[in-house]
Amino acid sequence: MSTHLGAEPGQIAPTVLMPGDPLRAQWIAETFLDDVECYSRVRGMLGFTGTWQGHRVSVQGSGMGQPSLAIYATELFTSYDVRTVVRVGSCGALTEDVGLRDLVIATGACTDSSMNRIRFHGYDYAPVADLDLVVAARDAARAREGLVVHTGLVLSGDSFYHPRPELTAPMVAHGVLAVEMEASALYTLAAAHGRRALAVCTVSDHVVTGVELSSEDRERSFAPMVEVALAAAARDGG
Ligand SMILES: O=P(O)(O)O[C@H]1O[C@H](CO)[C@@H](O)[C@H]1O
Ligand SMILES: O=c1cc[nH]c(=O)[nH]1
Repeated sequence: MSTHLGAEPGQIAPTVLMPGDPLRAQWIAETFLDDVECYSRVRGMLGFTGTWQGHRVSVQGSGMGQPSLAIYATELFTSYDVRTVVRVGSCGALTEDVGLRDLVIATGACTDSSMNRIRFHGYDYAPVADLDLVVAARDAARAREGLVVHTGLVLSGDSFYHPRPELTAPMVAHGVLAVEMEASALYTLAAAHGRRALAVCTVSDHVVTGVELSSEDRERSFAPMVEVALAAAARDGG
């Protein structure tokens, strides 16, 4: 067991899908995996291992925000030798080209967080996804009829309720598609530990128009995203 995960060595697969919501993790495990075992309930941050089309896969909740994700990702990499993490999240669209339920494959993640400034002594590091995972996810998404997919930058913000939302305007002007809260830390930690990571997010709300999905939809309705993530992770050797 690690400090925040109740798994024994070997109980977590080398490939992990990581939603922020632990109940989305449970829904993913129960809906998409066979032979499912729950390996951790510590703090209610559920983790499961099962198989998908013969590939052993785990699903681990990260909680919300980079500090929480960093705890779980670090323990997955250092205590359980996890090789690949694919975040399966929700995000808010920042541009009118991006619609509700579209898929955003995050090639890189900007941030307003101080986590990387501290790690890199004030230098601006560029947290990016694993290229093979990006290509595999984009191919899997394009093969799905009716799924609109965008590939580009996200903003991993520290504030869901931002006190100064106008500050995201320069990000949008430089091509950032959507806002979420974890990808930047995930990409940085994967690089630090020599592992592979990707974030795919479903648009759950639109920051410009104000339309949004319910919390139940955010927990249990992102099947296309999960199937794209599983296909990408499996093609990539998971
Ligand atoms: O739906 P998840 O994966 O939690 O992701 C998004 O939703 C949460 C905010 O509602 C943040 O964690 C954000 O990144
Ligand atoms: O961080 C997030 C996630 C979903 N939607 C948002 O607006 N922000």
